[in-house]
Amino acid sequence: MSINSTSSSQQQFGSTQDFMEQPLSPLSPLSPHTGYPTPAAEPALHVNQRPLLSWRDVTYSVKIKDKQKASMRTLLHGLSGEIFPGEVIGLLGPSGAGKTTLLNILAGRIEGGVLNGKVEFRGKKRIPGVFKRRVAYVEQEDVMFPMLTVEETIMFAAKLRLTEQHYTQLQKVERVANVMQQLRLSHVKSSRIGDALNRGVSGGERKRVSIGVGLVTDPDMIVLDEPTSGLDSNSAEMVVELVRDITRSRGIASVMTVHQPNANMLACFDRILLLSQGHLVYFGPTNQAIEYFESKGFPCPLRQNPADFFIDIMSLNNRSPADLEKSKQRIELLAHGFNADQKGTIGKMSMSYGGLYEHVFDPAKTIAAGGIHMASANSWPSSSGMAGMAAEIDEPPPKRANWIYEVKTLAQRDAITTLRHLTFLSAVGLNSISVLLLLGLLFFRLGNEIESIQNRIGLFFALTLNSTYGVMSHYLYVYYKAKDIMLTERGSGSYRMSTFYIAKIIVYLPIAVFSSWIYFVGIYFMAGLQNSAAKLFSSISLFTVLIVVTLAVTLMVGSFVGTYDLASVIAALTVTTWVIFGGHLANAGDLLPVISWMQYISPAFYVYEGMVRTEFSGLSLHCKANNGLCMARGDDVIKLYKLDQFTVGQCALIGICMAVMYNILAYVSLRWKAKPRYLWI
Ligand SMILES: Nc1ncnc2c1ncn2[C@@H]1O[C@H](COP(=O)(O)OP(=O)(O)OP(=O)(O)O)[C@@H](O)[C@H]1O
Repeated sequence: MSINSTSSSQQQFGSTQDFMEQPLSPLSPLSPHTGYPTPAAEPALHVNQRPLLSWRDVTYSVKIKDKQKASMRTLLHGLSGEIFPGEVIGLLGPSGAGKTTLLNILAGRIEGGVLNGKVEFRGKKRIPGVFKRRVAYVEQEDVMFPMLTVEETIMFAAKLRLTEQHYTQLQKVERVANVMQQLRLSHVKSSRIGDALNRGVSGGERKRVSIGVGLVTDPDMIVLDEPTSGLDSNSAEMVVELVRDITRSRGIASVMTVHQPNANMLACFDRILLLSQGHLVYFGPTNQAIEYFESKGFPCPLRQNPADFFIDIMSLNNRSPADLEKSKQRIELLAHGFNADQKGTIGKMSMSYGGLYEHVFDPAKTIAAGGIHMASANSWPSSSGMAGMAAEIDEPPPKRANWIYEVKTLAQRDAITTLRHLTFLSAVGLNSISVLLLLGLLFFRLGNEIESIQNRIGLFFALTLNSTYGVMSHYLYVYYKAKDIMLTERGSGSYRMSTFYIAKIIVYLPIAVFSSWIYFVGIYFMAGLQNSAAKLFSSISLFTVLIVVTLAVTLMVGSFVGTYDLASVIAALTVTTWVIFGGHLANAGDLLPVISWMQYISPAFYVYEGMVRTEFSGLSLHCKANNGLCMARGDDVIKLYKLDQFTVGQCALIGICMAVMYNILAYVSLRWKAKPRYLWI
């Protein structure tokens, strides 16, 4: 690209001249209308193909509260259009024009508000279960596990979304390799994704991995929200060009919103859809847009980046009331002008796009032109038939992966991400060692003197308190991280909610239990509690029940509460309440009836009572001479503290029942809160 302009904006984004000077590929003839090159290679169109996606009179409004008055604000005003297989659509407009809103409606990802109009997929009303698995949605934020490598990230997406009935493991491996090759990621396949704290792949590579995750399922359409945001101009160009090439080579369609595309990026779009204030200002071939606006009395200065020019004339000018009024009138004129033209020339161009490119789809030609070298069509087993062509047949919703296989895959992914999470593992390990040393030394060799009663009780209280706080604080954080990714993946129907939840239990529970056992057993012997295998077993079982219930409550809070910040406050409050009513701070039998019921919903109460009973039953205490308060039998201590309401077995059983109940509540909350509530028209 030659940069002729001296202005920084032109240097960064290219100019009209650059746009006109795009190198011609064998499939880039000059447009008969403008003399400009047809952007890049011609799209792989089937002449009389019906649109992949079409929308008519789409209007979207949301409720807004202005001071005390609630009113409806219309964000999109009766938009219509369609997308054909093989074409790349760029959605452009000033900030707040409604680009993301339209993109979400087309992708079936809009929530809330009032949506009217009609959207059809292959000429029929969209079936959510089918549609969301046919469309890859690449969000602006790359939500992925930072601990996984590039290859693992795409491989897990393949494992979860390609059923084992239709794809062998080898086919999945081949497909992942193909996607990495297409997206030029093979050289970083073993690098971790990374995040703000852990260095990983570059921003451009991360974005390409996000695209790869969507592509691996062989979708009919890719929808990308700001795929270039935060990227330098080279990486941004590469992303857009790769999407164009893949769109061509596979005969799928792609739609993307891009902020300030430069001339090269603009030339990658077969058509552009220009939005301003929720109105359609232009939807037609990219290389005719300049001419179109010129015909409306808005010529593009020769050395200005066309995209900047389009956005300039569609933006409100707030510099003065007069400028604002003028810009409003201009936008109105453009919107009305385009509406009128839709019935005329531009409308025909837009609505019968296939007619502009009178050639028959030729995979060999397209692959060569796109610069993509897939191994062969056969190495890309497609649910939609031949590689590179969107399916024309109606298919039932794709079958899901086998439930057990899904649990296994998710648990495997969770295990890898958790075990590679060094901060989390260090926190868990440090907690175990510090509790072991602190409590072990504080309650070292308790002996059987009368003072040891208070120490024993204090030890059980400290153990209960520490283990519950520890589990809640550690697992709430990792659960939220995993939930964020699940919410993204669920949008495309990647897996079931039940398998997500069970996988978490499979991975978190052993880590929580084993790390707690380390300090519990150590403290048991350091404190010199009753030296009996049966008592050790009983105490450790009760303690394990507490860990299991705490984890269940953690997941319940994590599932129900939307944000981590609020959840951590609620979790801390829950543990504090448990401990207050745990039987140690207030004598269990002496509470006011109005609040005494609280102890019965506290799992800490049962575990504490069970552990006290286990330790004190059969314990002989040494009374000092002349001590009138002597209790020689541990069983008397149990009675004194009124911790004899339930047997040890009953305490354990109630704890287990609570664990089951809280897990059920956690799962129900997760289903309810994480269920996508998208509007479909
Ligand atoms: N749920 C909502 N409630 C109220 N207003 C909304 C809602 N969603 C979007 N808007 C408003 O609608 C307008 C269009 O939003 P949208 O995000 O689609 O714009 P955009 O063109 O993508 O902007 P940007 O380029 O800045 O991302 C904005 O003014 C936005 O504030």
